[in-house]
Amino acid sequence: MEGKKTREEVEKSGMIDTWMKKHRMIYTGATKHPFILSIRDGTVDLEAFKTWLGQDYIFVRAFAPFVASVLIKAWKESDDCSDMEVILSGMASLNDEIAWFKSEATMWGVQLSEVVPQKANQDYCRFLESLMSPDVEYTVAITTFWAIEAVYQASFALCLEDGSKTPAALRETCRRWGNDGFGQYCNSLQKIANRRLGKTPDDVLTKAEVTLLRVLEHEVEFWNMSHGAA
Ligand SMILES: Cc1ncc(CNC=O)c(N)n1
Repeated sequence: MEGKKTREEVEKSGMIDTWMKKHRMIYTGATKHPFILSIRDGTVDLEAFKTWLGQDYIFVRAFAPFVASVLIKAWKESDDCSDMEVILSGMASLNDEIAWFKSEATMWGVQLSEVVPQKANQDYCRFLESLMSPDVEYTVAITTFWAIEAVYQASFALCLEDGSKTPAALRETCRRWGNDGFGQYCNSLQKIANRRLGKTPDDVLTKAEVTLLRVLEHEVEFWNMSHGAA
């Protein structure tokens, strides 16, 4: 018999693990999307990859101010000053990442200034913007931040596993989010989220869970832009 876990039991194992088990299907939909599986098995359509590259550059430009808003919340609301340092390290890598997108785009002949954001991208960026409001609790924001990073980490790590047939030209892209350092950074974010979720009131806990599910849905729609339902 598997009864409902008490609040105390959940706090010991971590709320994120509990939610990942509960929402396994949608998490798998976001991390093992057909687009990612096509990179992994080497059948990826390079036009689809270029579409993803241009759209993700626009996303990352909106993601940076979102991370800045999480940093502000950590500074104001966090009970642990090391949170800020983890978030700041994430912001620093975004600086690198934007430069990488530019050089990668040049390599693939993608004109970034001419990329028009598609609907799924606009919707995702608007969602991020809504979370930048000071009314959104730090706990909700840090959980969202973790989820966004964790989806990319899990997705691209899959393309680097033994037996994957990821084309050589795409391996560097996969390493950007699939490398161990990025994995450790995601673990640090997950620890912060778990710590906060473990001592948050039930109404904020519900908000964080709903927002996490929205992230997973947006990620699926984002992959869909390049592959399939576009
Ligand atoms: C759509 C999407 N989700 C998550 C990430 C990963 N975070 C920063 O790079 C990303 N680049 N794009």
